[in-house]
This record gives sequence, C-alpha cells and structure tokens, in this order.
Amino acid sequence: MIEFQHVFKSFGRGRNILADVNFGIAPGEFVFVSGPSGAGKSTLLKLVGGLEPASRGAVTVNGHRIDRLSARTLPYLRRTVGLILQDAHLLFDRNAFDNVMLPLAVLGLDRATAATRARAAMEKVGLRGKEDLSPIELSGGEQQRLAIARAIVGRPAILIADEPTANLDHDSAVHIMDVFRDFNQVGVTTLIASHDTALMARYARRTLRIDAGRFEDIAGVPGRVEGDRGGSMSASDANAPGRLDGSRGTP
Ligand SMILES: Nc1ncnc2c1ncn2[C@@H]1O[C@H](COP(=O)(O)OP(=O)(O)OP(=O)(O)O)[C@@H](O)[C@H]1O
Repeated sequence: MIEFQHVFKSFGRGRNILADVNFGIAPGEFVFVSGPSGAGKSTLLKLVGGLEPASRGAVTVNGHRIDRLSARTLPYLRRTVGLILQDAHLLFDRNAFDNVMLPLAVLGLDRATAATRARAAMEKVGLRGKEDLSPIELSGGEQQRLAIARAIVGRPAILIADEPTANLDHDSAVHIMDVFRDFNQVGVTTLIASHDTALMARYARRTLRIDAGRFEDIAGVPGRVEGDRGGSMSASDANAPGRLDGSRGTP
C-alpha cells in the first residue's frame, strides 16, 4: 500500500534527510514514525502524501508511483490519503461543521449527502453538538479531532498524522490515539509521526525510526492496545471510513 525503494531526500544542496530508505506498509497496518526533532519525520510523511517529491528512489502509494503522476492525476491520489499536518489549517471564519464539509466540495456530492457524511465524521471523533462553534472556541484536543474529522470525511484508505498529540495533555492525547485506533480497526492504513515515546510504547506498534540520517524499522508488539476500551466502531459500521480502491493486495 505504501512502499519506499531506495528513497533519498534532501532540500537544495543540503544534507540527505532521508538516505536509502526502504520499507513497505501493508493495507490496514498502524505504523509510527519516530525520531528527534528535525530528523525528517514530517518530510517522510510529506513524501507519502505527495506534498514533496523524493530526490531519488521510488515512492509508491496505493499502487501508483507518486513521482510518475502528472499534476492532473496527483490530486486523485491525494484524495485517498487523509492528511493531518502539524499546522491543522482550520478555517476560523467558518464553523466546525463547514470545516469538515470543505473537502467534500471537490467530490461532487449533493449537499444532503455531504452533510450526512460530515455529521457522521464529527460524531466519530466525538464532536457531536459542536457543529456551530468556530474552531477557535474548541480546545486544543477538540481542534485536533476536528482536523481528523476533516481528514477522514472523504473516506481515505490511508491516514497520515504529523505529531497529532503534540501540546495535548495525557488524557486528550490518549483520546486522539483512540480515535486513530478506531479508524485503523476498520481497515484504514495509519501512519503517525510522534516523538512521544511513552505514548508509542503504550500502543506498541511497528515504528519507523529516523535519527541523524539512520533509518530503522522496528517491529511492534502485535495485538490489542494496552487499556483498550474497545472500539467505538466496527467493520460493519455502515458509515465506517472505507478503503477507496477496495484492494487487499500487497503494497
Ligand atoms: N522545505 C524545506 N526546505 C529546506 N529544508 C527543509 C524543508 N523542510 C524540512 N527541511 C529540513 O529538513 C530537516 C527535517 O525536517 P522535518 O520537519 O522533516 O523534521 P521532523 O523530524 O518532522 O522534526 P519535528 O519533530 O521538529 O517536526 C530539518 O533540518 C528541516 O530544517
């Protein structure tokens, strides 16, 4: 589903941030990207999301070589990837509901269908009742959940989040991670950058670690999350975020 083959990335004439990085992520995996500040976590996520090109090597997402997509076709691939970047880019002059509706505008859905989907997305991240508030009236954790709702409303096959729990207290951080866990449990491939080692240990998943140009692929402990409260969604959930391509093949 996501594959890096001999990927190098530098900016301008700078050092290699990523140097000969190789890994594959299968559909439905939940993977952390870790490493100290400035190591290249955001850069790796941006390569997957098609926001930055690799300097060398092949990045394949959903069966497509990102570097071979034209400016016209790249947006189609991007729609299969829900991105939650460090700066959430929420629109403060619109209410929370309209922020979630925004990505649906390009999908050509009628207003009623779009509104139903947006309400379902807000419900899944626990923001029901907050539809009419401006994002500025939401707490940091709620803003982060709004960003997640906006990322999942288009039903992406892949969810990518850059430090989604930064600046949140422990309980809010766990709540956010549980939201990701729930989406992952209904089949969404999930890639999360974090340097919160305690949080990553709690979730004990496969971790791609970048540190001073060195890349390590560390297997996590498979199985259920410690303290799992049980998912609030199930695969049979009619509104569950589905895979767009329906494929189950290897990356
Ligand atoms: N557009 C850019 N132009 C030039 N250099 C960049 C660009 N984006 C990132 N870098 C550099 O690449 C390196 C890796 O940055 P990146 O944001 O990927 O690190 P990170 O691991 O996500 O850090 P943090 O945990 O602080 O967010 C840094 O030295 C950064 O200055």
